[in-house]
Amino acid sequence: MDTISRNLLTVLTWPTVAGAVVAYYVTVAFYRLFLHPLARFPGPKLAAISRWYEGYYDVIKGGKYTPKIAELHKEYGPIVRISPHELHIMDPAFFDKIYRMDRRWDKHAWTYDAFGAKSSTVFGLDHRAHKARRCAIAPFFSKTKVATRGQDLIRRNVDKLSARVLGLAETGTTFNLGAAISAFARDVANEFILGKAYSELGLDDFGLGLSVASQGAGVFWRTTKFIPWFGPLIRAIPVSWVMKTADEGTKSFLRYLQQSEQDVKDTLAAVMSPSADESDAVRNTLIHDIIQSNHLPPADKTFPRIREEIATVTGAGFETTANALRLIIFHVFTDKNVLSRLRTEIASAAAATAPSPRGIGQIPLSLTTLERLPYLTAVLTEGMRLSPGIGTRAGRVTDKDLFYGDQWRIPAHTPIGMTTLLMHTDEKLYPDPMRFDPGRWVVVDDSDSASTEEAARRLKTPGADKPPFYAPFSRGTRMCLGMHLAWAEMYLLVATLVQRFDFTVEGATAEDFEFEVDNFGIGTKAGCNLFATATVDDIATTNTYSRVYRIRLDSVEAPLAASVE
Ligand code: HEM
Repeated sequence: MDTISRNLLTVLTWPTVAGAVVAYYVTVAFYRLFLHPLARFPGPKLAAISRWYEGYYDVIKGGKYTPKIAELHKEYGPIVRISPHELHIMDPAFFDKIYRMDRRWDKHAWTYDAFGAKSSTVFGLDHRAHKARRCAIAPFFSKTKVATRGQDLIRRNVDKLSARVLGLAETGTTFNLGAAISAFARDVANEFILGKAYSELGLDDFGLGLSVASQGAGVFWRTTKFIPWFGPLIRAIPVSWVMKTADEGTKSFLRYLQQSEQDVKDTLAAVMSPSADESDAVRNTLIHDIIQSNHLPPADKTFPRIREEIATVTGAGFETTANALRLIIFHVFTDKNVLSRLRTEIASAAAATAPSPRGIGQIPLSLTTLERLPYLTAVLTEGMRLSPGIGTRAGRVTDKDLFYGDQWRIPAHTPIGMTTLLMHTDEKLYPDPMRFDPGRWVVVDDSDSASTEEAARRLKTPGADKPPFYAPFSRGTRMCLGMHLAWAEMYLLVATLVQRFDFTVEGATAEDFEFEVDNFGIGTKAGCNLFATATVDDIATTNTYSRVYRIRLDSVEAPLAASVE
């Protein structure tokens, strides 16, 4: 051992090492509190010093930072420093300043990298790479594609679910309608994107294990945010090991992942084959569009990238849609007033569409017809207000300074975000915010049916006519690509269940379907469950159109003006 090493060892005693560590953290804390570019922004000192402030609510308390952020805004005002590096805003007037089409908007690595899918459209950070990826797949999700191929496919799955419910109604069995809804959302997304029917609606338990496992992924995401090696470590465990010890749910989840991976491989091989089979089965897949796209570099057309893309795009359509549907169906079938208004409206549309000796409940209504029904539109709109897909803040980073009012200059490259769920449940914007009240969106009007249809169309068409503080699919460059598909699923399923069945919900309350935990998506107490007993309803005699409902755009805009002042 030379002299330098010997001297080093005498200096490196435990007390000096501990002292150096303490000095380092004290310096970091001092810098973050007093010298950091965000030092003057309001917020708790502990949050300014360490990410573990958030970690306490997310990891220890289990996904509770979103409600904590709401409390922080009550204490510190509309702009809060929620971590050493990040700001959160709670002001509806600012939503369109962050979630917009112009200028550069990267996603915030802290929120999205933990998914370990950096090359996907959904979770990729880089603005430019995302733009190319989105351009490649956006036409696949267009309104026209959904209205044609999508509608037939959704209708088939609605009929499958209906047939299952009918069988259970005949035996008076209480069953998990919530799991059936998850299976429906998965079957539709998989078939639409991969062209393959996984038919989970045909399984005895509607693939409940898979639903539970996919909701459980929230805990991996939260933990990986704070312990970055956690997710990669779990993913590195060989599937064969996990299969030996896992519960049935996890096993079926893994089997699904393996099957889906194989299907991606097979489809990719079919698309790439020199004797390219241009049959519908191949052309109607997202993989076909990715390979054919002129927007993408070759690196984006490899199997690992495409596998990641398909897994995340299909996954984006599972529990988002299912959560909203469970909440809506719970409220529709536990509130007689909502149910009877819906029945009246749907029965009337059915009678006008196809007068038939069959019961009105048997007449399938087209998507176009359903989209014109204002009360149904209001019910779905209200459902997505309370279940807007994402339970966390959607963090963004831009390359230029932003300004919040006159007082706050937000330096370029500062991660900044808003939480749609908090905006949707802000009592200044939506009085009595947790009440499911489709009446927020409609007024009763006995005279004016033409303007009623026009108003329904405007309410659900993305664009300037939407109330600015309503954004279940987000806005701007990263707005949901599956929104037309999601709307179509909701219209067709809710209308059919209302036309055909009555459900008695067992042992659940409205709260069970509201936000409980931030899983990135919305984690609820009910999870995938909604137990119910079904009876067949014959609404053939109720085809009187007693009232016309008009969308209430005027009145929903009023509170915003008040809040912005
Ligand atoms: C009620 C149902 C749904 C809701 C509320 C919803 C909501 C959202 C939201 C809020 C985002 C933005 C996420 C972010 O900023 O990080 C998003 C993105 C996305 N959603 Fe949906 N979603 C729904 C259904 C679907 C469906 C059915 C699909 C497709 C099968 C889908 C595919 C996507 C994709 C691909 C993105 C990423 C878009 C991009 O980054 O360019 N979503 N969704």
